[in-house]
Amino acid sequence: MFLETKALTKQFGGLIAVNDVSFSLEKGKINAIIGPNGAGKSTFFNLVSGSHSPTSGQVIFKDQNITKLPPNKIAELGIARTFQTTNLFEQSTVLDNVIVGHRLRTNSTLLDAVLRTKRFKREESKCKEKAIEVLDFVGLTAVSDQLASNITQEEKKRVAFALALATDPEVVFLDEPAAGINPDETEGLAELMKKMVDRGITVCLIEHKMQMIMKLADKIMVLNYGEKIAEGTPEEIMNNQMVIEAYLGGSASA
Ligand SMILES: Nc1ncnc2c1ncn2[C@@H]1O[C@H](COP(=O)(O)OP(=O)(O)OP(=O)(O)O)[C@@H](O)[C@H]1O
Repeated sequence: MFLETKALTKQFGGLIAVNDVSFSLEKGKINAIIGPNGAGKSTFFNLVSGSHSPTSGQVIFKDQNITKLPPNKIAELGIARTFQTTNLFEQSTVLDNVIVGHRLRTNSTLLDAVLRTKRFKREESKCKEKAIEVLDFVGLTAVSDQLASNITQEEKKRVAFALALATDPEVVFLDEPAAGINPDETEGLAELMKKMVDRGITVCLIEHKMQMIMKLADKIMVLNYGEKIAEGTPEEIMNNQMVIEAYLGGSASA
């Protein structure tokens, strides 16, 4: 099994945000998590990426129990994530923002940096190479020397992808990657996700844009009040009565 959760549960006081969710990602595919507001989607991401530790249950990645690992260890194993909003260093260039992303993979210490040791210089140039490579991959070479404050919203979304890719992940969790951008730009990001999958990266995204998900995803999990109410192909999900009721409150059509 590639990445799976077993009976994952997160309680905040009296509220069960994620309730007994067992789910496995399809390796090398686009997986999606959908559900009404407050259904527990972001919390589920936070549990898998180590930002929150679960109340109970497990996260297993390639037969290793990663449930109690801190976020940096989880990232080192090859699990990357983006957030609903990406805070960039606005007064740094796009390239410098992404170089910082790759530092996670290097071994230099602060002393190496202060003394500018050979190891530091070697790793610094590796970080730069990686940043250039991922910016090319996400289509941002032309703006790599611009200040982050000067790029468009859609370009910022692509920087978020680049930051995740700079850590050489096997799987990326994307939290609402297409929020706040127009349909053409959304289409462009969908293409980018397909390109990631073509490179062998497994994708898992949270998204409210239903048309995009139904076209893009190979497998969908639906959460409602923290519980998994359905999983399957887009077609199975679209025809699932519980899903229709969760979204429409039982009425006939959207
Ligand atoms: N740190 C926290 N402390 C207390 N309650 C929280 C915390 N994080 C999330 N919750 C609650 O857990 C529930 C699930 O929230 P979550 O953000 O995971 O939902 P979501 O499906 O991602 O929602 P949205 O689509 O609106 O982003 C909500 O009721 C939310 O208020």
